[in-house]
Amino acid sequence: MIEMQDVGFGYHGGAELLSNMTLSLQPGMFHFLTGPSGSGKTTLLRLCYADLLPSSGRMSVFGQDLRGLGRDDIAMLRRRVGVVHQDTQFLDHLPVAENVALPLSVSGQAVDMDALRDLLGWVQLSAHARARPPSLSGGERQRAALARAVILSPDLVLADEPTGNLDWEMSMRLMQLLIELNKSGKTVLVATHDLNLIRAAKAQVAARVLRIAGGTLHLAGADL
Ligand SMILES: Nc1ncnc2c1ncn2[C@@H]1O[C@H](COP(=O)(O)OP(=O)(O)OP(=O)(O)O)[C@@H](O)[C@H]1O
Repeated sequence: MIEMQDVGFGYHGGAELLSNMTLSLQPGMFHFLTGPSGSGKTTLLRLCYADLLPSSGRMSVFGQDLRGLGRDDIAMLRRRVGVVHQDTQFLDHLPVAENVALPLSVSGQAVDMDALRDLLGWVQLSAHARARPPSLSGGERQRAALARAVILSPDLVLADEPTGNLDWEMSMRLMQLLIELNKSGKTVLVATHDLNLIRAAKAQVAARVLRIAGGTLHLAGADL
């Protein structure tokens, strides 16, 4: 699904922040990406949805080599990836339901109201459908962000520190949804520095843990 062979990346053509990364993201698997703050987790996720392109090495996403992809190809590729950002932005003047449906309207697709209602129910936000985003709690915001990330039925879901500002109960509630997505067949990659979260999730789902250390990627051992 995502293949990296000796991939390196440096911002603005500068020195490589990440080097010699070799990765094969397995379809249908749950993956964690961990590493200290500033190690490059967000950068790696951005490479995975072609928001950044490698400085060196070979990388393919959904079987397509990123070298030589045009703007339209990249747009098509990104539609197959749902992203929950670290700092989720909403349009505060629009209700939560419309914010969640935004990827449909932006891509010119009709909103199936029944499907939207089901999706809001799944993330336990039915009661907040007409509310404005600023009135949501942190956990509710992240669940709305997850709903928006999956409304186009992506094959791959990337979540960047999705539980960063949440208490344990809210974090686990969000993890539960990510695990359900994975059990429904989606490939999931969650970046987090929270090892307790990884341990708790691993009790429920078979997950591969990737770790960034020393500017490159490693497969973490079982001793997390
Ligand atoms: N747009 C950018 N331009 C230049 N440097 C950047 C840019 N974005 C991030 N960096 C730098 O790249 C390094 C890795 O950042 P990144 O956000 O990928 O790390 P992270 O592991 O996700 O950190 P955190 O856990 O704190 O979110 C940091 O030193 C950061 O300052």
